[in-house]
Amino acid sequence: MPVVFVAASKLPTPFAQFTMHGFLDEATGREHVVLSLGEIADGAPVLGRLHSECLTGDALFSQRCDCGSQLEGALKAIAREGRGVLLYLRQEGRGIGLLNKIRAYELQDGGADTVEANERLGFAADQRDYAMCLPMLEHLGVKSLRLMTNNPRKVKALTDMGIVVAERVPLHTGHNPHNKLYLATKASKLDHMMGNEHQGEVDRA
Ligand SMILES: Nc1nc2c(ncn2[C@@H]2O[C@H](COP(=O)(O)OP(=O)(O)OP(=O)(O)O)[C@@H](O)[C@H]2O)c(=O)[nH]1
Ligand SMILES: [Zn+2]
Repeated sequence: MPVVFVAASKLPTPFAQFTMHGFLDEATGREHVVLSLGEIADGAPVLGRLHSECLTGDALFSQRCDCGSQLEGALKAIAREGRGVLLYLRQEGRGIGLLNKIRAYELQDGGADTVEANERLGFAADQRDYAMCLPMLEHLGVKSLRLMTNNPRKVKALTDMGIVVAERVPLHTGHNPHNKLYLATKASKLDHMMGNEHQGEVDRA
């Protein structure tokens, strides 16, 4: 089933006035949003981010993860360039949903790491699927991205669907004492690149 464009509006933020594009994924019923800035359909690589929903980090100031800070850092970077896209993907909890993420946090409070907690609940470590990105990027006329991420799975998913990832821009921000183990587990078990790559790195928010 298709992902359909529904409507677009202005979205003023402290960083820039973005255009907000709303999409409905008819297969899952999920409502996804893209924030865009500037001329993005001219064929030149676009600074971009696939941001997976994290209600706790993005809206409730949680320090268990680095999501809120990455969201802010990415929007600020796009605002600085005056051009870019952020796909806000409704795949909370790496695809297991908010309530299961809280169950996973409960297990983590008892000593499990982020991957073990998912597995104990009967889920894969990362259940995300990025297929919805292709119709959204096609709608926007974006064929090539400079992708802000530390996650090689996102680069592979885009490349496999025919989107060019012209550059990976590391996004290291939001480190705090509460998410030390979480970030270490992402590096050791989920292949995230948390090294000392500094070229083109997005400034800490
Ligand atoms: N299941 C589960 N999901 C989590 C946990 N902490 C954060 N998340 C979710 O993980 C997603 C963010 O993924 P991350 O692995 O932190 O980062 P990423 O988006 O893959 O990679 P970057 O592009 O580098 O940020 C969001 O959907 C969060 O809700 C956790 O402990 N358990
Ligand atoms: Zn988070």
